[in-house]
Amino acid sequence: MKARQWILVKHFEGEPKDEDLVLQEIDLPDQLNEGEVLLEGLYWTVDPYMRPYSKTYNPPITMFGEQLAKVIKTRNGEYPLGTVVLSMSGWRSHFISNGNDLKPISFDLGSTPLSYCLGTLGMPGATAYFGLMNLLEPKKGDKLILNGAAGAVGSVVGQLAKIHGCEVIAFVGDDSKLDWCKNELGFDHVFNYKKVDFSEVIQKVAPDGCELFFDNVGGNWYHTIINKHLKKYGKAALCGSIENYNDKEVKLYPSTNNSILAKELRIQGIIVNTFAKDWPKAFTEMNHFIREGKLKVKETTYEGFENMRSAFYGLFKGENTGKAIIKA
Ligand SMILES: NC(=O)C1=CN([C@@H]2O[C@H](COP(=O)(O)OP(=O)(O)OC[C@H]3O[C@@H](n4cnc5c(N)ncnc54)[C@H](OP(=O)(O)O)[C@@H]3O)[C@@H](O)[C@H]2O)C=CC1
Ligand SMILES: CCCCCC(=O)/C=C/[C@@H]1[C@@H](C/C=C\CCCC(=O)O)[C@@H](O)C[C@H]1O
Repeated sequence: MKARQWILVKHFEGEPKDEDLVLQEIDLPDQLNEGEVLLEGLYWTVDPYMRPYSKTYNPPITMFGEQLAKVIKTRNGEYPLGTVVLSMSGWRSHFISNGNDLKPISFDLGSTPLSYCLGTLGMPGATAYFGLMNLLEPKKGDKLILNGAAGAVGSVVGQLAKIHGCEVIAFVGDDSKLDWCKNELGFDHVFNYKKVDFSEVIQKVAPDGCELFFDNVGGNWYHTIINKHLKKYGKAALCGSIENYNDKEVKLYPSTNNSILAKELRIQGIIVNTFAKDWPKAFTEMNHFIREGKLKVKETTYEGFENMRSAFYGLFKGENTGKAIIKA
């Protein structure tokens, strides 16, 4: 049978470009060996980490990433026809596996949509949960600064912070995202950072400073907020620096170190995989919140495997509200 796959043909330089990723058609064997299964992709994810992480590979490679796939042919008793699994099998429409790289869904999804397993109930949701709960340890009344607030991670961070009684000061780059975060997600103060000076508005709504900062964007945000807006003993979770993923040069901002020292801040990075054994517990809890209507989920869905590349580009242009998902 014919399968399609996206090949990273060379390293990205600056913004990802069309010539970096090309769609290829290949033939898969008609017969499976004993123990093998043939899978068909149902949903794929594009995530910002793919841009910087691609530097660790030697192209040409099949672009890496997770997908939700269904068994459509099997010679493996553990994976009957129709089984749905998660797999880090890359940007492939179909693939053959011996089962070792397949993961069943690790919690009771119930009637919650399957695609959420790549978003709120998947890697980005786990990042939000553990970054907030384990690194920032929110307390009632804490003021939390959050950027990338309408993204896959940020939208969950803000909602969990509200559930735990925080005052959320959120930043997005588009007015329809602002409307969603303010009126549907209930964040306390939401600003379009393209229209205001983020530091000025934080100063206005929190003149005495803030206890917590969840940083999805990095760059100038990180330095300004640590220097000017975190209170003494404040805490920052460094989750991502999407502002810098397409940069060709690394910038250094030495003055930030003095603020960290003088205010005795606790600044910690997160790699969500560190918490892997606890993901199912977090997903079960968040799935309850979803069913109770306390945790809202939005997806920006791109139809068709052939649109993976444009979905990926969209991440760096703020195209998605909530999780960017590609549907077969
Ligand atoms: N540490 C870890 O283990 C993990 C880290 N991450 C990181 O978390 C961050 C968010 O990921 P995720 O929510 O999945 O991504 P999303 O693409 O869903 O959301 C990110 C949002 O960031 C905003 N953004 C993009 N570029 C800029 C910029 N230059 N300045 C300000 N905002 C920008 C965009 O929205 P807008 O329109 O508002 O600008 C975009 O939608 C990323 O940095 C990612 O790398 C994600 C998963 C795991
Ligand atoms: C490479 C920059 C990562 C930026 C933050 C981010 O989005 C992380 C996402 C992780 C991703 C980690 C990828 C590389 C980190 C390498 C650090 C290490 O462990 O040595 C991947 O694991 C999926 C997301 O959890």
